Amino acid sequence: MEDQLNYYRLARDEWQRLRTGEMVATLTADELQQIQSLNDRISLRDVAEVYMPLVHLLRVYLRNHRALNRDQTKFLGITEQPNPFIIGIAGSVAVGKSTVARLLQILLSKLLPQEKVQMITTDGFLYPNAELQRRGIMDRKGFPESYDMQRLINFIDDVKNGRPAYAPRYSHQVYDIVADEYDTVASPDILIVEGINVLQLPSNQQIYVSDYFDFSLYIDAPESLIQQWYLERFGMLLDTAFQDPTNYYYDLAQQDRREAFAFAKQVWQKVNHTNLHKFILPTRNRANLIIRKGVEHRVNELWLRKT
Ligand SMILES: Nc1ncnc2c1ncn2[C@@H]1O[C@H](COP(=O)(O)OP(=O)(O)O)[C@@H](O)[C@H]1O
Ligand SMILES: CC(C)(COP(=O)(O)O)[C@@H](O)C(=O)NCCC(=O)O
Repeated sequence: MEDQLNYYRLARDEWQRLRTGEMVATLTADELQQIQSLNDRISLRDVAEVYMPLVHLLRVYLRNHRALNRDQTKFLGITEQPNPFIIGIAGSVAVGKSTVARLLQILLSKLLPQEKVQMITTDGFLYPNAELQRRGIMDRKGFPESYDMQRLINFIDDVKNGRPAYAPRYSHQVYDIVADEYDTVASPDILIVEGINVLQLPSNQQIYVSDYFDFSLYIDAPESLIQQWYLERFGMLLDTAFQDPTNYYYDLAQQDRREAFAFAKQVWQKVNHTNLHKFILPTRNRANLIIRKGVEHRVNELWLRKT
């Protein structure tokens, strides 16, 4: 293990030794099936060797969070209130944030069956396309100004304070907010908040989304690979759009495939590449844990921030 800046830097084989045999054995065939149906390309080896030790670490933070909450309320002489444990997951567009978020939701629910684990993505807090157009920032989707950050902060504040909260829904297929559809978050014990912007410091708010986090992750990878994953996902979106005129990608799906991919590469370069370097990567060192992936999403290295 190397000491680096404010982090312990662990190679994958050092990290995987931290798992306990008992945890690996507890995943049943059904649960493995649930993970494979989430994404059949997820390596089960990574699940056992990387993500299970991560759940173990999250349990340590959760225990400490609860002990501190108990002691603080005792100090204040007030009744202990539910205080959900909030996990943030940041990283580039298409680096695999939502896949890790959903995987952690399955693993945490399995290993801590008494806990209610919910998950949201901040995509739902993007302004609808009509509003992005009105503001002249349609080509800046995903940049800080394209999100209703105040609404996101209010949402998380509601969750933290035990009020039911409603997250608007974004559809990658429609490429827009879906009107009048919400995900309800009500009294979770653990909430996972995933999005490119969750570690950003907004310029005009007094508090940040990350002020509410009890643990944060940044998923990292070389940009050439992230771009490749973005293009693979684009290919899958094209495949599902082919026969659906309501799909944003329908027209592109009718075109010559090479032209469609040339378009997606341009979007990557103009929008997502710029966003990554200007606004997302600079937030990496705010995370408690940085997970570095390589080819085929294999996790190679983990950086754990010192306490
Ligand atoms: N661990 C993984 N193993 C295999 N494929 C993955 C993994 N993580 C993500 N992917 C794939 O990479 C693409 C981007 O992942 P996604 O979770 O949608 O990223 P994000 O939420 O960061 O935009 C998707 O096509 C997804 O299926
Ligand atoms: C909606 C998003 C900002 C969110 O990113 P995600 O992390 O969900 O992939 C992104 O997928 C996006 O649409 N970016 C704008 C440019 C583009 O069409 O890729």
